[in-house]
Amino acid sequence: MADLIASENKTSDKIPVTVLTGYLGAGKTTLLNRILTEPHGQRFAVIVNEFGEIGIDNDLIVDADEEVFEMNNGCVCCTVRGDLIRIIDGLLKRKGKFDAILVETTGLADPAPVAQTFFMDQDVADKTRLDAVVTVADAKWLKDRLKDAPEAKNQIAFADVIVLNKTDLVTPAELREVEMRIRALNPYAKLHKATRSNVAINDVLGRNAFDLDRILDLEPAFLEADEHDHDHDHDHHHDHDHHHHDHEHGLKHYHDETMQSLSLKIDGDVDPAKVMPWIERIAQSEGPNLLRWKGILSLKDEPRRFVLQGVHMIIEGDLQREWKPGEKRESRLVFIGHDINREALEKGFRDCAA
Ligand SMILES: Nc1nc2c(ncn2[C@@H]2O[C@H](COP(=O)(O)OP(=O)(O)OP(=O)(O)O)[C@@H](O)[C@H]2O)c(=O)[nH]1
Repeated sequence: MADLIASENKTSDKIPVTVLTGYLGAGKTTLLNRILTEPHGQRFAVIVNEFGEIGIDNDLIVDADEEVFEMNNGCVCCTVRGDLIRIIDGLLKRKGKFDAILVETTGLADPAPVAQTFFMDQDVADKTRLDAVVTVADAKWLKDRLKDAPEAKNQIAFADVIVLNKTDLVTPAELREVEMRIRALNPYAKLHKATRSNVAINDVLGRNAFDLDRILDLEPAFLEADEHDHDHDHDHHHDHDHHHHDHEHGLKHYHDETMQSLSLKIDGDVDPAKVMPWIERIAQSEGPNLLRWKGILSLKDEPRRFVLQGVHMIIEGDLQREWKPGEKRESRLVFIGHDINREALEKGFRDCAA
């Protein structure tokens, strides 16, 4: 009995980890920012996966007190154990400064290898506990991604909690349909409908919901080390030739071979009278191919940074914080998608320079 109590205490001493996943543009960062700005009284360490070649994502996470650590981009299933373990090891050495860890993965990540880290690495497993895999699902686009993006399917199947987001963009009938599809893949997860990821913080954190038995049903080899080797070129993010590699799991770990990314940068201002109509135009012409795009623009004569967000042809933009004194004013855009029209986008953006 004493032993049992001791070991229970030990479990509760472990730092809870929440893994936030969900396909490109689903609303993960929106959820993360919501969590970080709520008066929860907790201190979080936040680990994020970079999007594209230039660090736009990190810039878009609210300036909270939390520290944000970046994982390198690349094949998540390969870099995760190295990168994630390295960051968490570093964090654990400074234990006491935070209460929980939040990991936001890229939209293209398969959650299995991320979750595996918390069981496979002894140090990490001793000191942390995977509280839940929280998957944000895009009510508007998920249906399409379940057809063409196996990552999206795995993210749903793996979830302990699903935030069915962007309910404002669909009709009640479409919402029912996407919910049915989610349920067919994962009848177990708690599902919360949301707009702007507006779920109660207690619905996503402190759930104690990760269920190893269920995951072992799904992936019998989840706890077996898989020293797979496949040749990725980590210098070229989404653009490189990925092999579909089928680890010894029930779920295929898959990389989309045709996924591309393009990063553009102008050293300085863009002309709002040119760039705004151009953005509208490419939303229409390139939108179908653009799974995700975002940018931070330095508009001429504007003291604030203009932040652009796109998912296919749906775009949003707003002026956010001011450029800081000494901060280099530059304009950046990142695109992820299929058949990206590189030359046209490069030229079009260049022509918007002020
Ligand atoms: N209409 C609508 N837009 C939303 C909602 N939630 C998020 N968005 C917008 O969708 C876009 C993507 O949201 P993010 O939170 O950045 O999505 P993400 O999953 O972090 O995207 P990645 O960077 O691809 O990982 C942004 O423009 C958001 O403002 C929603 O409920 N309704």
